[in-house]
Formats: sequence, C-alpha cells, structure tokens
Amino acid sequence: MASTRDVTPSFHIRRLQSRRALYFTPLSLLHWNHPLPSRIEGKLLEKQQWPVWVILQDIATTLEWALLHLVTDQNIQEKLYEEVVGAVGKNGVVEEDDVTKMPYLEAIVKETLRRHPPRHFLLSHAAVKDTELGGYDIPAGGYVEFYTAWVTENPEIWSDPSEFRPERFLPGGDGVNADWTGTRGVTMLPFGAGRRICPAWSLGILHINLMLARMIHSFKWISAPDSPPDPTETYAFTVVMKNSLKAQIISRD
Ligand code: HEM
Repeated sequence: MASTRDVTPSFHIRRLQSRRALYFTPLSLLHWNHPLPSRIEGKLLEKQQWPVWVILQDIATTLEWALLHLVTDQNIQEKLYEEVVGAVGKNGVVEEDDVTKMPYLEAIVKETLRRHPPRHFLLSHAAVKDTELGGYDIPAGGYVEFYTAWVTENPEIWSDPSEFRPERFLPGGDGVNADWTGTRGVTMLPFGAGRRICPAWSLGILHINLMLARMIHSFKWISAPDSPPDPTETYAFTVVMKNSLKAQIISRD
C-alpha cells in the first residue's frame, strides 16, 4: 500500500536528495558567504556579500508556489506526470536534456514565475547621470525601484491575470509569445531585464524544471488533511507563502 507522509516542501527536497532523486540542491552551501563577482559599470550595488541562500531562496520559492498549484489542481499535476512519463518512462530518470523537451513543464514554470514572481522588486538601480524615465526626471545618483508584479497583474497584458493557467503559454494562449527576459518587450520580469538581468536565469530555470519534473515523477502530491494550501503571500527576501505549503506525498512506484 502506498505510504503517505505529512511534510513540508523543504523537507521533501532534503529527503529526495538523500534518495539521489534530485539533481542538485546544494544545501551544504547555505552557510557559504563569500562575495560574488560584481559587475561594476552602471551598477549601484557594488561588491555586496551575496549569501548563497539568497539565490536558493528564489528557486525554493518558485518550487513551493508551483507545488501549491499542482496540489490544488490535480488535473495540472496529472498532465505534467503524463508528460514526464512520456519522456523518460515510468522507471526512467529525468535528466537535463529531457526537461528541454517538456513544453507543459515549461508552461507551468513560466506561469508560476508570472503569477508569483519571487521578487516583487528588482535590486535597487541608480541613474549614473541625470535621466528622464517614463516622464520623470531622475537626478544623477537617484535610486529607482522597479516593482515587477504590476506587469503580470495587468489585465491589459494578461487575460484573467490572477488565474493560474499554464495553457496560456502554449499555442493559442495569451502568453505564447511572452518574452520573459524582456528583450522583445516586457510582459513579465521575474529576472529583471536589460544588462542588469539576472546573469543566471537559465541556470535557475534548469534547476526548477529538473527538480519539479523529478518530484512529480517520483511522487503524487496531495493536500495535507486539515491544512489546505493557503496562497496568502508575505514578504521575506522573496514573496513567500504566509503559511508554508504542507502536502502529503504518495510514491508512484
Ligand atoms: C528562480 C531563480 C532566480 C530568480 C527569480 C532570480 C531573480 C533575480 C532578479 C530579479 C535579479 C535582479 C535583476 C535586476 O535588478 O535588474 C537577480 C540578480 C542576480 N541574480 Fe538571480 N535569480 C534567480 C536565480 C539565480 C541564480 C541560480 C544565481 C546564481 C547562481 C543568481 C545570481 C544573481 C546575481 C549574481 C544577481 C546580481 C546581478 C547584478 O547585480 O548585475 N540568480 N536575480
């Protein structure tokens, strides 16, 4: 009989890692606190200390929001499971190359980043010279904060923006041509845009895709009794769930 466990996603990540089911979750690096290389030109935040947990936080936040929707809507979860099984079989192992051939997985991750951009604000930017931006005069040295969530909440850009609908990123959907790195127009900004865009956005996406595919391939995720998923948001470094997701997992073996 399938066993169930009542655990939080972070616990899942550690458990799956110990079963070698996950590709890469460098939790041991959580205490690493060396300066990351910084790009200086036109940059406000110089030589900051960037603890690695800050970076992992973006990935963990995205995974937790994706799982909330997959637990809430089992049809989406089953459709993803079918796609993963179709690509690697029931007993195969999902590898990096496999996730590039999973359009529904990609649509789920894009919809998660649209609906729940982990950072509602980009890093602080500053004008290096007197600048006019969107009708405002920004003096040299003036700080500019970009609020990213307004783009994805905008009904002029997205139909029913508050709904979680991965299909919008598939052919025929309103997001099929969305450029999430902002080079062809800005309809979502999870990684920022322009020359200060997150330099590791594709690495982040690869990790999220791979982990999510492996989690769904190995387990069916369902709501924990007496603890239904609660999408209320709160601000930490990223915009997280006020009440962490609790779910039960059932082995698909
Ligand atoms: C889902 C995953 C991720 C998200 C949503 C994300 C998001 C962002 C955002 C919004 C920015 C600020 C861009 C701006 O101010 O214009 C940023 C910057 C940055 N990110 Fe990421 N990021 C993710 C993963 C990663 C990973 C995996 C790494 C490193 C391995 C990384 C390293 C950095 C660095 C070093 C910067 C600063 C770049 C600069 O100052 O020029 N990020 N990220």
